[in-house]
Amino acid sequence: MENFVVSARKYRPATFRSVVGQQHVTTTLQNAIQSQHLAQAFLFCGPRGVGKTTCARILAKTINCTNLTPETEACGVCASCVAFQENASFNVHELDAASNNSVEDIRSLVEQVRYPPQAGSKYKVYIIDEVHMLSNQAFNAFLKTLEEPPSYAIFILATTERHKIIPTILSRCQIFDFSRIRVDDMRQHLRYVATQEGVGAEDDALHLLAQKADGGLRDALSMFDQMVTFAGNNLTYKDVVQNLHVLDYDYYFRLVDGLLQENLSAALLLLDEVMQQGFDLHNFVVGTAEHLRGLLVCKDAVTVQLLEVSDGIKKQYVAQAQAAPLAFVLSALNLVSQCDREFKQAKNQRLHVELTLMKLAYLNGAVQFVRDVNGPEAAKKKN
Ligand SMILES: Nc1ncnc2c1ncn2[C@@H]1O[C@H](COP(=O)(O)OP(=O)(O)OP(=O)(O)O)[C@@H](O)[C@H]1O
Ligand SMILES: [Zn+2]
Repeated sequence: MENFVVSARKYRPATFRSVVGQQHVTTTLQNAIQSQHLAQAFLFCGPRGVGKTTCARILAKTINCTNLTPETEACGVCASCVAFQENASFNVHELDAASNNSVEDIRSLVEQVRYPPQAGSKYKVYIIDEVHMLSNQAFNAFLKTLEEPPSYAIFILATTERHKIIPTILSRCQIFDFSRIRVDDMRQHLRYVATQEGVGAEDDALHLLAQKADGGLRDALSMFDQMVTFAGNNLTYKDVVQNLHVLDYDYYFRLVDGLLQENLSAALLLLDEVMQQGFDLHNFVVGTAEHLRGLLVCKDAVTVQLLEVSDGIKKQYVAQAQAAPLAFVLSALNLVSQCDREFKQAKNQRLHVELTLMKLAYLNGAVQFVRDVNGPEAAKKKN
């Protein structure tokens, strides 16, 4: 049997073009290579698993490639590219500062910098991951090198915590901010991986995975692997709901339907059903807030694009948003946010949520009522 390679590693992009959702970074880097205006130090900032290390490696490979393609990509076949792909290049050094953060670690790297690249190569590239983890001493040892690097040395620093990088480093680097990956881009990438792996998957299943990954593509791919182990080569939306332990949208739609009809008992029974399934109560509160936010953005033809769900579910949102008065959605969001804030302190958390549902169930009527009392007539009287 073949060794199983996790998808996040197997599908690490090898070219700028195949990096998902970071065009602002890849295009700028390619232009710099093309016009030979390469900075000597880069700082890649951004959340976990969005392609910082990946882009650092592609940059390292591309600037040493002896046969660049017209699209400014590494050729993948020259001696330098081959050495790089086999992890045998002497011109690229990687240091993970999360596990190697001592002065000695950085000293041995700095030592290296004095020796020019091997014949035939232009650059020596130093990639330092999680650079904010370097000890103070290590940072200082490194700073000297960064101030006066030999012309062949390129430094690529990566961090998830830009605020921890001292100004002296920041000012010496060209800074790139990596974005969270959009749900839709992620879904498309998951579809690509699924096809490559011979896995059939419902669109909604991939959509939900992408949503749960919260902007990180590595997480999305890990979850995908986990799902396939669990469900086999045919991934349904139900599988994902069950395995990730998320609550189906349907519950939230039913909840709001009930609340709009002032059907308190329906709302309370639904809460009971959710709890019977062993679903976390606080997640339910957060999920309700997200659902209401979904309705809010669907109130407007422009903001509706902020809703990152599949087309089928979007239709459901738009329909429910039309049925729910804006004042109801806003007040409900306030109440649910308050419920969320006070959740940890509540002695009886179920009661706390039930109480919120009661307030919500009478909100629609109350909103009308409040509007009557404080309407234009009431305002006139005050004056
Ligand atoms: N933008 C992206 N396009 C395509 N694949 C990606 C992207 N971002 C992450 N991945 C996938 O996730 C894996 C990990 O990505 P990478 O190591 O580049 O992330 P990172 O931003 O450096 O994360 P960390 O800060 O945790 O080191 C890659 O091997 C790749 O499979
Ligand atoms: Zn090459």
